[in-house]
Amino acid sequence: MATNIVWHDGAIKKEHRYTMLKQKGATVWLTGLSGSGKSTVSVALEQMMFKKGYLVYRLDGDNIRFGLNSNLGFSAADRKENIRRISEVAKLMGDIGVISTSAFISPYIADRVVAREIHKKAGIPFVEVHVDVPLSVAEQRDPKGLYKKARKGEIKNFTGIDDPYEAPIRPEVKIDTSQLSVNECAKAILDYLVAEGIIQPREEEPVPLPAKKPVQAEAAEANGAPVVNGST
Ligand SMILES: Nc1ncnc2c1ncn2[C@@H]1O[C@H](COP(=O)(O)OS(=O)(=O)O)[C@@H](OP(=O)(O)O)[C@H]1O
Ligand SMILES: Nc1ncnc2c1ncn2[C@@H]1O[C@H](COP(=O)(O)OP(=O)(O)O)[C@@H](O)[C@H]1O
Repeated sequence: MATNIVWHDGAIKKEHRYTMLKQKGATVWLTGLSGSGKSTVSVALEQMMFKKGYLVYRLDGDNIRFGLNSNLGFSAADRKENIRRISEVAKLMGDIGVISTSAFISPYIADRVVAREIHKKAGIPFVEVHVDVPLSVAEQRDPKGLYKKARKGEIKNFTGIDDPYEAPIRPEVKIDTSQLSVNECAKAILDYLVAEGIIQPREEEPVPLPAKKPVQAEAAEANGAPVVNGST
């Protein structure tokens, strides 16, 4: 625990940055089982919003565990610390004026309550999205072959198999990815953000998207990571 520390205020407030960026910061928090579709929907939402000119940034479980949280595993205590750190990062991004999409299993209600509280204190909107599918669907998809390994006992404490997933009770948005297409899921979140006044509606598409493959390769290279499931 750090002691004898005092907050040092600056002259530039988040309102100044929001005016400069012509948008307010917010966090879209996607929670759900492995294979539920968090990353896929998050990628689609980021693309949808970026094309409309919003400054949006994706935080993703696997990716963050290559860097910032590479010292954390999957015990309850490590997952709690994982979510706390990500919440602080998302809060800082929101303070800058960025809309972040966080795709983490975040299996414990208590940890998500902490994430919400961190945002509330900072005055950053927090939108919890339950990316919902039956375990059987997620397991059948098994995009990384992890369920198969977990069933064979090669991965311990795997969420949904031998570790809990506590579903949100009152999420702001709930999407069933076994019923809706990827784009319908992303659109449902975007519509909620607009309907609640969290973001201002934008029709224009001013920012051309760069070529897909080189950008992903560059990002992976920069983070020392292989590209997994990068099709969008
Ligand atoms: N034991 C265990 N349980 C769950 N998931 C596991 C595990 N071991 C590795 N993985 C891989 O890690 C990804 C989940 O990381 P998260 O940071 O989102 O997890 S958590 O929020 O801290 O619970 C998860 O990614 P997703 O499949 O995208 O959810 C897996 O690729
Ligand atoms: N409507 C949908 N939304 C999201 N993913 C879907 C949908 N329908 C099928 N899928 C597939 O389900 C898998 C979800 O994997 P992923 O996005 O990595 O999940 P998670 O990040 O929750 O582990 C992908 O293979 C994706 O193509």
